[in-house]
This record gives sequence, C-alpha cells and structure tokens, in this order.
Amino acid sequence: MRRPKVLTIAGSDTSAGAGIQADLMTLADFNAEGKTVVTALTAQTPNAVFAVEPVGNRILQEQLSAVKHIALRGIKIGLIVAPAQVAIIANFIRQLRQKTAAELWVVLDPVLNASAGSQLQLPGTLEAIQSQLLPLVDVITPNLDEAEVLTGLRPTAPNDRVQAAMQIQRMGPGSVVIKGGHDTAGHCLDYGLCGQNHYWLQSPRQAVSNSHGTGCRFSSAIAALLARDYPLKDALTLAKAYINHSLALAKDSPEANLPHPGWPENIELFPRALPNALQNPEPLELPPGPGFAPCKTKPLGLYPVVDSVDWITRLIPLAVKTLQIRLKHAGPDELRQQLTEAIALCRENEVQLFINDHWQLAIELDAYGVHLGQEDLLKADLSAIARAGLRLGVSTHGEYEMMLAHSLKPSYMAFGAIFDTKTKDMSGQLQGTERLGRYVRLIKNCPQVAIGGINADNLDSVLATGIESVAVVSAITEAEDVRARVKVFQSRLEGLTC
Ligand SMILES: Cc1ncc(COP(=O)(O)OP(=O)(O)O)c(N)n1
Ligand SMILES: Cc1ncsc1CCOP(=O)(O)O
Ligand SMILES: [Mg+2]
Repeated sequence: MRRPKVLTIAGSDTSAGAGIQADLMTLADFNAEGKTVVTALTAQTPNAVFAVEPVGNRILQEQLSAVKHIALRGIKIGLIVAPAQVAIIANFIRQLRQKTAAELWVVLDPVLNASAGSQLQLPGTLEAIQSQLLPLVDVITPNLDEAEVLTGLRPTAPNDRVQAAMQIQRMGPGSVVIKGGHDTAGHCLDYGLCGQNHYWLQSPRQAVSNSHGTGCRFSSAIAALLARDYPLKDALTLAKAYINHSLALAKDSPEANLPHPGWPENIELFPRALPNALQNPEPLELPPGPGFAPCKTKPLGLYPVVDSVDWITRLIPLAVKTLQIRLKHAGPDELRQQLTEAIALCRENEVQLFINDHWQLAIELDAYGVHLGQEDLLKADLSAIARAGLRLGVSTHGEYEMMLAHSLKPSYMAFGAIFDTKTKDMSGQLQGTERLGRYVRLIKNCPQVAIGGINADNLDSVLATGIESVAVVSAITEAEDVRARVKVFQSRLEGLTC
C-alpha cells in the first residue's frame, strides 16, 4: 500500500491554517491520499472566527455516499457542528465497518473550542458526540481544555492526565491521547493511553504567536500513519515531531499559517519518549560521566547472534569481528560457565562480544558489552554498566522506543525486526525496509544495526537503506555451508567495515 486513502470529515477554514485544508496538506506530508467531506463552512482568520455555517444534512449525507465505495484505511474527524451531523457520521462509520473486513482507523479531534476561542457548535452536539461517536472511535486527541470539557476535570498533573484519559476511554475510544500543548510548564507533556499501555512524550515548549491548526495536523498525521500500519505509539511520536517542526519554522507573524514541513527527519525536533510509568513519568537519565564506551569497530558489519560457545569457536576463524551470545534457557551454572568461556575466547581473538540480557554477569565477568531489550533497559542499572566501561546495545522497534533509547546515547541501536522471522515472535513489530531507511537517515550520531529475518537473498534490499551492520541468527546457524554463508555477508558488507 503506497498511499493509503484517508478521509477527513471536517470544517473548511478560509485561512487554510486549520480544518480540511490543513488536514489535506498534512495527509499529503505523510504519503496518504486525502478525501474530504465538509461539515461546515467557516469564515475565519488564525485569530478570529466570524461565521460558521453547517452544511445541510442532505449534502453531508450525499458527500458521505460519494466516498463510501473508496477503500478507506483511515478517517479523521474534526469539527462537527450539529447533533444531526453526529448521527449521520456515526451511521456512515457503522455501515462502512459492516461492509468491509479491512482495518479502518477512526481518529477524532474533538474540536470543542476553536483556539480562537469561539463557540463553534450547536447545543447538544457534545452530548451526541459522547453517546454516538465515541464508541466508534479508535483514537481521540483532546487538548487539556477539551479533556476538561469531556471529564469535568482539568488534567494538569500527570496523574490527573492518566485519570482523565481512563475516564474518556470508558466513553468508548480504544485510545486516548491528551495533548500537553496548553501546558503552562516549560515543556509539553503528551500522554497516550493506548489500550492498556501508557506513553509519554516530552518536548520543549515553543513560544509562537499563532498555533492555529496544530490539533488538525496532529490528528491527521496520526490517521495517516495508522493507515500506513504504524503502531499508535510511533504515530504519536512522528505526529509530535511534525508539530514541533512546524512550530520551529513558524514565522513570527499572527497572520502566517504554520508550515507543513513534510515527513519528520530532524532528530532534534523529535519529542523525548519517557518510560511507560503510570504516574509522574521521569525521563530515563543518561548515566553520569562519559556515558557508554563506543564500539571499537565502526560499523559493526556482520554481527551473528549465537547460543553457544561452540558457535563462537566456529565463527572466530572465519574473521567474524562482532558476536552476541544469547542464552535463553541455561541454568545459573551453565550460564556462568558459557559466558566466562565466551568472554575469554573473544578477548583473546579481539572479537567484540555482546552479552544478551545478563548485564550483572556481564559486569562481573568484565565483558566487552551487553545488549538489552526495552524491558530490560528499564530494570537494569545503566550507571553500573557505563561505570564498568561496558558497551551498551539497545533493541528498538519503532520511533517511540528509538527516542527512548536515543536519549541514553548507547554504543549502538538495533532496529528490528526488519522481516518476519522464525527465531522469535516479532508479530506486530515488523519494520520493513522503508521504515529502516527512515531510521538510518534519522539516527546519525549512533551506530546502527538491523536485525530480524535478514538472509542472503534479502540482504541487498537491507543494505540499500544505507544500514551498514546486520545482526543475524538463522542465516548463519541454519546455513548448510556456514563458511560460504559468512563469506557472502562479509563480501557484501565489505567496504562498509573498517
Ligand atoms: C543486535 C540485536 N538486536 C536486537 C536483539 C533483541 O534483543 P532483545 O530485545 O533483548 O530480545 P531477546 O534477544 O532477548 O529475545 C538482539 N538480541 N540483538
Ligand atoms: C533476537 C531477535 N530480535 C529481533 S528479531 C530477532 C531474531 C533474529 O533472528 P533471525 O536472524 O533468524 O531472523
Ligand atoms: Mg534480551
């Protein structure tokens, strides 16, 4: 699916800074093909709304009928001005879902109050949205004011934000994103309650005189990304980076619209991802001191991940210079023995050996480095790992986890799983080569490794992304001729390794 089709159901904004006009430009920036159904005509500038005129029910219905045969992957809903419109739109979504088994993401930006401050809706619209639309919505994106209207509580503190999101979730939406753009603190803290999971994104506050249309852009970006099969946490991260970029480029003029800056590619403008703590989220702190030691070989090149000292003994004579030992089932004695042998063997042969998971033993046995997954990252003593001079490699599966890992300045970051793999259940976490290419362009100041389903047949498509190191299990351990297979990888990676 190159350009998924996404429908925006929203109001027209004469200034084109918000509404259906901003939605279309945002959808285009995220490679989605926009379709439109207009709910209302408005006459407005970025600072004032002069008039709002709902479209009649008949033409609203006709517009929806005209798009109902399109294979939509997403719907973004913005301004709805009358209770009858809510009923028509809710009916349309129900019918569409009955008609097709394909996934259809519905994102609602509950425009309950224009940023210019006027009342845009007829009486009863809010109640109709709550009772008829919210049960059909996958993601709702209220700002603090809208969350207050929906819950009766202004969720200023992080824990209040969690409680408010849970209250809104009980009204029907699968996921609730409370935006911190109206925070008074020095940073904006966005909170996503995605199903049962909690995500926090923090960005420095940018003082701009006109933030008209940020909500429209944010929700349209999310709809486009969900339609492109992005998990919601990654869609939030990218949508926030998009808003941050737009605000950073804003002209200091109250009349100028915020720009539509294209797919986010500047890491400096990405939000910081915080660990999934329920209350009072705190950033993962960089360990004090010089941080994690750099890897000696850059790039890492061919990086086999193996489950025994025997494999290490077989691979060292083949000039493999980076290895990982990944022991999932060994008891404590066997674990210690295997790790001790592996570390000694690799040290003798100047091979960089990473220990998967067992960071305490890795420190105790003075290993070269450790590789940690996201869960382990939150539990491990990162300062102890850095103090001991060990390298740290971190697994990431998408933009949210990348931002979490990036703030720690690890020795390398792994991106996976690129393809389906039999070695580990990675369902729901496949990245593909298009996303891998974006990661390579985004993360410039940290060595990168791709992992998951990489083999001799798809290696060229992986390397075409610009990645210079690949971690593999079965491509090596299940090869009929291991020596020949290692040579294939080494020769293709040749010239990339130094
Ligand atoms: C280089 C590399 N990348 C990713 C992984 C996966 O590690 P993790 O997320 O800790 O999962 P398990 O390997 O423990 O199942 C890796 N091992 N190596
Ligand atoms: C450990 C791991 N982490 C992400 S994918 C993966 C398995 C990679 O194995 P293979 O190279 O056989 O696909
Ligand atoms: Mg692990």
